[in-house]
Amino acid sequence: MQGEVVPPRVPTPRRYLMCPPRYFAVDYAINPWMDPSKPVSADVAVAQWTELRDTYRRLGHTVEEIDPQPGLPDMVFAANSGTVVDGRVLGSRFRAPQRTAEAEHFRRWFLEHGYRDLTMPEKINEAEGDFAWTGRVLLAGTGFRTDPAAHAEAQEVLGVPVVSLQLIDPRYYHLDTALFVLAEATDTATAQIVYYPDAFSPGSQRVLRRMFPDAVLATAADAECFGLNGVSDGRNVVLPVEATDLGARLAERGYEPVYVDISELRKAGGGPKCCTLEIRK
Ligand SMILES: CN(C)C(=N)NCCC[C@H](N)C(=O)O
Repeated sequence: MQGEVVPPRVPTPRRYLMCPPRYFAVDYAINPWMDPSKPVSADVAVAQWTELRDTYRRLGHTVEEIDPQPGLPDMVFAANSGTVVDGRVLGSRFRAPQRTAEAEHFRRWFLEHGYRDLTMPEKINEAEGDFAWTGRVLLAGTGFRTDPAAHAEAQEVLGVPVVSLQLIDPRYYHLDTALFVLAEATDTATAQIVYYPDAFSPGSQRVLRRMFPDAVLATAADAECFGLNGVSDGRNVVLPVEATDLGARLAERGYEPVYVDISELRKAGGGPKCCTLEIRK
């Protein structure tokens, strides 16, 4: 970016739904980051999660909370429980039986909060874990969790164009471990994204290059510390504290990195974005 004019980045206020990790544990392993033989602390997880929530509030965003449920240790990863675009909600259906019951708690939360346009999916769909809204199209990951048929279902239910992307590395089992949107735009060409190319099949890499020629390309080191699990409001980019290299490169492009320690939640395979379901209206 040297010598180039960096455009001013404009934050927009967001509304997030989060779930405190009061019952956090790693009792089972459904992704390569989880090791039930290693100790985890729900207290540390709650402290880190609280810092994340308060960071969003400090940045001027609204955070709603859903009550956690005993026996659902992964419920903290709220992003896997719904996709909301223009007030229309597509619920989730989990691949792992250990997480199945989470979907109903979130369905009820949406109904109790006035979201009448709500559809529960027939196909396996781990929501914003595999869906990323660019402002015009929904980028949709598959390969490990979300069924490819869920992409067509999301297009039909949400009424937005869906672009399928194939994930190929089991460590990056959800799209939100390999890509996030820095700045949305109603025109695809001007939306800004960052992604880790090696997490995608060759064909999907070509799709991403074609759609987002100015994307920030992340390195293996950025991906390994869950740097691609960031949350951007168009200017402020919340990242894991280890992702300083990526943060520095985003700063060169006019973004403001905001670091949080999410190390305890990473033991279950999650980062800032996984804890954060965005409610778009
Ligand atoms: C960033 N990612 C991957 C998420 N969107 N969610 C984290 C889910 C973690 C949970 N143990 C699981 O394996 O489902």
